[in-house]
Amino acid sequence: MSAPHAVPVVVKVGGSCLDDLSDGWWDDLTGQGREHPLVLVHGWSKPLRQLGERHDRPDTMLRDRYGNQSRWTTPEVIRDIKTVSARLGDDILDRLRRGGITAERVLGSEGLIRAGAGERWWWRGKELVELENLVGPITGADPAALPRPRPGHAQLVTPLARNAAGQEVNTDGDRAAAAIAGAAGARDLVLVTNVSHLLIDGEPVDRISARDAAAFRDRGATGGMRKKLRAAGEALERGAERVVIGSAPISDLLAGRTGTVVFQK
Ligand SMILES: Nc1ncnc2c1ncn2[C@@H]1O[C@H](COP(=O)(O)OP(=O)(O)O)[C@@H](O)[C@H]1O
Ligand SMILES: CC(=O)N[C@@H](CCC(=O)OP(=O)(O)O)C(=O)O
Repeated sequence: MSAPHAVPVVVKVGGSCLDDLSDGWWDDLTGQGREHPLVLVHGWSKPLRQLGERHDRPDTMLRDRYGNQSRWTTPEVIRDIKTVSARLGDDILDRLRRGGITAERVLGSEGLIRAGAGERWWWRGKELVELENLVGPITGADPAALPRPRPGHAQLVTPLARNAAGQEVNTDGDRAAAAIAGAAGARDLVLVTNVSHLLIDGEPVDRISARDAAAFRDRGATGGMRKKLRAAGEALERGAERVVIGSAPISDLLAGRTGTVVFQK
């Protein structure tokens, strides 16, 4: 059992909102980072779209047979993801260091995140097509790739993975964060996004059990929120005590002042 001060808080920051987080939001994060080890997982959806028209077309996103949304990922897309992530990474590391915490970047595909064999058949709009897609379901995360967690230090993870054939593949950022939270023994996983709450029938939800969240997911959650609810369930199954989804500073989300808490039940 790790000493409490060595238990990391895992925060995934969505590509939807990364550019819009205020200086105050970052100050709050670094305040948390001075008290707890921090693992920050970043997405890239919006910055990648902004890189060029080729990433901003309807067919850039596919769906698998379970209804999970997934980027159509070729070697060129992996290259662009790395370009965008390097830029985001420099900016985030700079913010963390200015906030008084040391930080390093970890590429998930370099020993941290393992992926299984990818699907071959994908829904592209209303068409079912067979595609080579460099995406893999996450099969595990190796905490040895995140050594020596300590307050005052943060690790920034780019959620690419490596499959059994040794290929570098894309994975879902929320589910990668869930796997990392499980592997790191985190109690809290925070999914920061561009909506303040999970909405059910248009109403914000403050608290929901994993069981009810899964039932809602299967009856109607779409797009990004569907993946977040799946990730929340996976994090709780792997030992996290709660997953908070929202758009506020981390301290407010952890204190339950806003956001949606998903808890094990
Ligand atoms: N029931 C729901 N409640 C809240 N948001 C939802 C719901 N269903 C779908 N969404 C969508 O999920 C989005 C967040 O997921 P996503 O776009 O993947 O964000 P991120 O890049 O932060 O991971 C919201 O902007 C919203 O449009
Ligand atoms: C397989 C797959 O689709 N991976 C995602 C990973 C990034 C991510 O999760 O970004 P957001 O936080 O912006 O959603 C993608 O390439 O968009």
